[in-house]
Amino acid sequence: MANKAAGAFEKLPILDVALLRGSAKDKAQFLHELRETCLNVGFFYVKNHGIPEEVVESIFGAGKRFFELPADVKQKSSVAAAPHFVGWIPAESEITHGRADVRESFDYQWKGNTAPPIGAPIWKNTLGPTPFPSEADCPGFDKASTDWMLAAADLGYTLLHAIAESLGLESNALDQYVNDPEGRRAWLTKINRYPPVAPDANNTQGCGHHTDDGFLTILAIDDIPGLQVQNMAGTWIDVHRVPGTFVVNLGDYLEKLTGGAYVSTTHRVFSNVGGAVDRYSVPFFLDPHPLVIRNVEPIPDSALLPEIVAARNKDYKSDVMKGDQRKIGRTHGESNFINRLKSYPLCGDRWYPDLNWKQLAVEWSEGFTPGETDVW
Ligand SMILES: O=C(O)CCC(=O)C(=O)O
Ligand SMILES: [Fe+2]
Repeated sequence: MANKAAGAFEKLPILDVALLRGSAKDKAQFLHELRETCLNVGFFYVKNHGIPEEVVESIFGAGKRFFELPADVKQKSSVAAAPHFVGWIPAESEITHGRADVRESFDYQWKGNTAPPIGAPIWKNTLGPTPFPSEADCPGFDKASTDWMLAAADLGYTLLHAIAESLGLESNALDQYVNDPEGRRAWLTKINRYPPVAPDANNTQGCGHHTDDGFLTILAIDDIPGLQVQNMAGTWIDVHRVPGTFVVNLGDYLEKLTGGAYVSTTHRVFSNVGGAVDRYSVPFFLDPHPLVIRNVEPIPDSALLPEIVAARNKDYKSDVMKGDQRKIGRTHGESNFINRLKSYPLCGDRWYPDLNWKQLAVEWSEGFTPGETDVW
């Protein structure tokens, strides 16, 4: 059982990635801190992460320049332009819990991702080419987006390897869940702009409460408040930018593989009510490849450190429904397709007008019956 007091955290720990590159003693210290953090918090800052400040500034700058373009130019990169649920997502067209998120985003994948061959199962379309803006329309976007994606993926693998070791596994033990056997990459970056909303606005949901449905997320934020994390006692904690760091959080597959020992922490973004300035954030998601089994079996006790085994199946408070959602789809590819169809209606209506996500959820899941109120 994890330490209850530690689970009721009030601020996020800062982990120093430089320790991983240091002596054996330094590395052991890092792994110890990482283990405690993943058991009790699931959300942390990393410093000395090795990603140059210019790379971070450039992706924020590229995102801002893109969002400032006229709507008809952004429209060329619309999420409706390709069947892969990526590209420009206009404000209030992404849905969480049946409600529009008051944010505008540009979602993109690894540039090497190709479209699945004709006749391939439909869920393979969750990976594919992104409709990027042209160099003429948005100078520098191509370089900034590539540099950020590659740097964030590199850090993502460094942390994934450290997480494996913190569990008592070989450093590459989790790679099998992340490296797509078909050579595509389940890497996703979202550039988000959260406009301020009027104090009397009836929707202040910047991004509804959720857990990230992957392995881990590396999140660059700016100085505008909004991000909140729910601790294990159910209390919402504000997360602020610490210069020179990223925020990192664990996703659902780490929670499942560790039998609940490591926590996929609930979080949300509040709109900047009555503010004057947009909030920007850039998360990078290291996700499972599409063939990974949705209800993946936890790693056997015998392979894990005793303190991980002892912390399994812990009970903690979260506003996220922990039941049926996790049963949807037999594989990550199927569940991801269903989730995208639900959350990105602009793409769904254009490319999959005959598909209904609730129907697919029933067809592709064992023992799942969605109720009228199932709008996660
Ligand atoms: O904007 C943020 O700070 C977090 C966004 C987020 O949690 C997400 O897109 O999954
Ligand atoms: Fe998130």
